[in-house]
Amino acid sequence: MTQTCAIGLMSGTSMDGIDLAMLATDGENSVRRGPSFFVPYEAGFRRRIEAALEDARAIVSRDERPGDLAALEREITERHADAVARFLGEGVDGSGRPEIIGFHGQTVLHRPQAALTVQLGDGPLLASLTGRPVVYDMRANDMVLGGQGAPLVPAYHAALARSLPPEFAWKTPVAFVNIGGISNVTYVPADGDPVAFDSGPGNALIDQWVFREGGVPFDAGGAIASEGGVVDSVVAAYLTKPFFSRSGPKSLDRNDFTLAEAQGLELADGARTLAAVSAAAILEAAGNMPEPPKLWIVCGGGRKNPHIVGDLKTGAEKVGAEVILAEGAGLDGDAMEAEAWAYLAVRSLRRLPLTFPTTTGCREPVSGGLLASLEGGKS
Ligand SMILES: Nc1ncnc2c1ncn2[C@@H]1O[C@H](COP(=O)(O)OP(=O)(O)OP(=O)(O)O)[C@@H](O)[C@H]1O
Ligand SMILES: CC(=O)N[C@H]1[C@@H]2OC[C@@H](O2)[C@@H](O)[C@@H]1O[C@H](C)C(=O)O
Repeated sequence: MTQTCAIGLMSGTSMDGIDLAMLATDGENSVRRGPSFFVPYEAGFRRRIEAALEDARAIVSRDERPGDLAALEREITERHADAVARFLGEGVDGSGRPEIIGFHGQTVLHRPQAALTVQLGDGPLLASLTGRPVVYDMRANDMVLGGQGAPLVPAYHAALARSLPPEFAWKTPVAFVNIGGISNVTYVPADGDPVAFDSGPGNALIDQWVFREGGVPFDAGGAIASEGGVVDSVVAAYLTKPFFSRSGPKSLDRNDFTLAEAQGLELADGARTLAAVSAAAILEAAGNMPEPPKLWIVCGGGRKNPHIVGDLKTGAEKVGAEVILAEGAGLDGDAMEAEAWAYLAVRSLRRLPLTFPTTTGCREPVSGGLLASLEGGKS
């Protein structure tokens, strides 16, 4: 089948910036990964998005843009267009000419129980600013068919798992874990659809904690946590929340978990304890998979926190599983979500399913996404 070259754009729940990646794919198991790029948001813009999450709480119908949301949606879209222009202008090798852009936008509200998910991102505007067709709003159709609207990255994880180097063949089943603001896991069986769900808080609580208590945006290299210790009672308080006793499919809004349980801790103990929560939540997820995975492949910014990864390794070793970073499997743990949005855009063009009953709970495998073409139409 012919390959389509696509750019994927992701602005995730950490609200730290725009990830961009290029790949060529047939939308099935053939994936040729290309270069990637990151454009950080400055602190003031991150705070503006955070404030917008409050404005978004008033939304009852997904086209509403109360408060700052309309202006912010335009600015986010313009920043994505600038990111594409910079990426294409800054020495991208000439191996691919992107024919399509997959645009996630910025989630400001996610209420799966109300079939409501809102991503700020104006697809037609991005198409006109970049001069390229754009697939956007890829979560909505899943919800129309009863799905959670997240996670969407599992279709891409499955394609990657099935093209791992031969030395990983005996390590099936494989699970991917993306430690972003929120973590999500994908279990990839030898055959059949992936099994996936959001697994709990990733970095968002750690970011909020170190910003509130220490004035820094994230715990770089886990340095703050290195000065502290795990407070087991606080870890237990998080893990007894009802979210963990529910089986998948399930998905989270960034604000579903808060710092309430960590209240009163010292800065370093809080950072260390929240890293332990993040790892424990991922290990809990194995209990909701058809079988415990033999190999965990870790992606997302949380893999740069050695406490999260260390706790994960310790817990996995106890059940005979191995934990590696995405790079250990020849993958790129920073670019993976942006790559996924490029991959999903091609699947959307080919009307292939983006989600499955086993990943979001949709009634049947379902495609999705709107296409903003250059003629200004959308379909
Ligand atoms: N050097 C580092 N040390 C520790 N943590 C880091 C480092 N770099 C990034 N992070 C963490 O990773 C986060 C960003 O991760 P990532 O880009 O995967 O999230 P995201 O894509 O926004 O989230 P999501 O997957 O939930 O949409 C940062 O907010 C920070 O907490
Ligand atoms: C609604 C929404 O934006 N959810 C994000 C969020 O960030 C991580 C986790 O929660 C995941 O479900 C999802 O993103 C990933 C990329 C996904 O859809 O696969």
